[in-house]
Amino acid sequence: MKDRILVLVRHGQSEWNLENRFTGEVDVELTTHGRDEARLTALKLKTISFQVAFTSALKRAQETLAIILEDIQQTSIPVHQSAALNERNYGDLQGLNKAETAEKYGIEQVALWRRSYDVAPPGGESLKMTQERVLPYYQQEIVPCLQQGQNVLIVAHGNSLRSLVMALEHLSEQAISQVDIPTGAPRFYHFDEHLQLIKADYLTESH
Ligand SMILES: O=C(O)[C@@H](CO)OP(=O)(O)O
Repeated sequence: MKDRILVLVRHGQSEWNLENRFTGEVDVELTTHGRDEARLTALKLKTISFQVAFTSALKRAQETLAIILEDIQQTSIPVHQSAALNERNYGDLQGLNKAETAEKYGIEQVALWRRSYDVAPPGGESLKMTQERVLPYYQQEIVPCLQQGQNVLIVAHGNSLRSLVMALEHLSEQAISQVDIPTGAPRFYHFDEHLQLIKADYLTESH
């Protein structure tokens, strides 16, 4: 049996990333720069043949995926969309400016809301709560594809992907609090036929 590849991609810059606002479940558009980031990502993926792709119910991730599939000429593969892969619900913070929120509540409190494992922002989801919907979806819908030997592309969000990276790489609560998923830099996992992880890395164009 052949090895199989899982690639995780964070959507390109959105309108609210640009404005430095908490976004969460708000369905904002990509910026022009975000679309360029998707094209840059596609350049890094063009040598991989995917059999299936997964994305969230939010258009910034869906459009990023559509641009990538178009550019790598793989638009005919099945695409599954699910709210299970949505960005964490940022609750009462959604729409607020991140810098102003840090001034109001303090940098440490805002850092806990943004990067801790189990501190939920007011009215929203912690990373742990996000993981409790992402991991069952991953196990039920994505792992079977990998088991069948398929190469899988997931385009989702900073925090829904952090929750998955934590599980895939067996990171501690402390370690995941230091992890930020960059845009335009796909995370690449190479599994053997028993789904043992052989290698995890960020892809470069020369890959
Ligand atoms: O606003 C958001 O939804 C996310 C991702 O942009 O922000 P953060 O960097 O706090 O995870």
